[in-house]
Amino acid sequence: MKPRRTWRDAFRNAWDGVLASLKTERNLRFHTAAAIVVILAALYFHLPARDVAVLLLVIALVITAEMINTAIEAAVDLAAPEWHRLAKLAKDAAAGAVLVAAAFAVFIGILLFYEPVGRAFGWVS
Ligand SMILES: Nc1ncnc2c1ncn2[C@@H]1O[C@H](COP(=O)(O)OP(=O)(O)OP(=O)(O)O)[C@@H](O)[C@H]1O
Repeated sequence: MKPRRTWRDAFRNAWDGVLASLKTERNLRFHTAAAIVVILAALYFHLPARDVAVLLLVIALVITAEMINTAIEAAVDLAAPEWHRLAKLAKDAAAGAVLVAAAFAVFIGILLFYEPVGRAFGWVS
């Protein structure tokens, strides 16, 4: 019989997943670094709390999409190590989800930073 898993075991496995994804996925490291820069910039330009909340939400969306992409890549490599049309579809769609989330994140970032950055540099009065 499988030993009973505690909340602590489940949390440790999930945390191991975060660390393993960060270790193996360069794109995830890039997105995490970009997220830290964006949060620091939001604090520096004194963005209102609601805008910071929106930024945190889109950051969570991109990082979550990136980690699901990692999980799908691993599962596909395990199930279909040879070339397969469906393996290609699964990996391309997972990568596409990251692309869509990242593109919207950039767009939202421009909308939220345009005014405070413009005021700081004098092109918005
Ligand atoms: N088993 C497969 N069958 C068909 N096509 C595949 C297969 N494995 C990979 N591909 C194709 O190669 C592309 C890159 O796959 P790979 O596993 O190398 O991802 P990756 O370079 O690690 O991606 P990412 O940059 O998102 O981490 C996939 O998007 C897919 O088009």
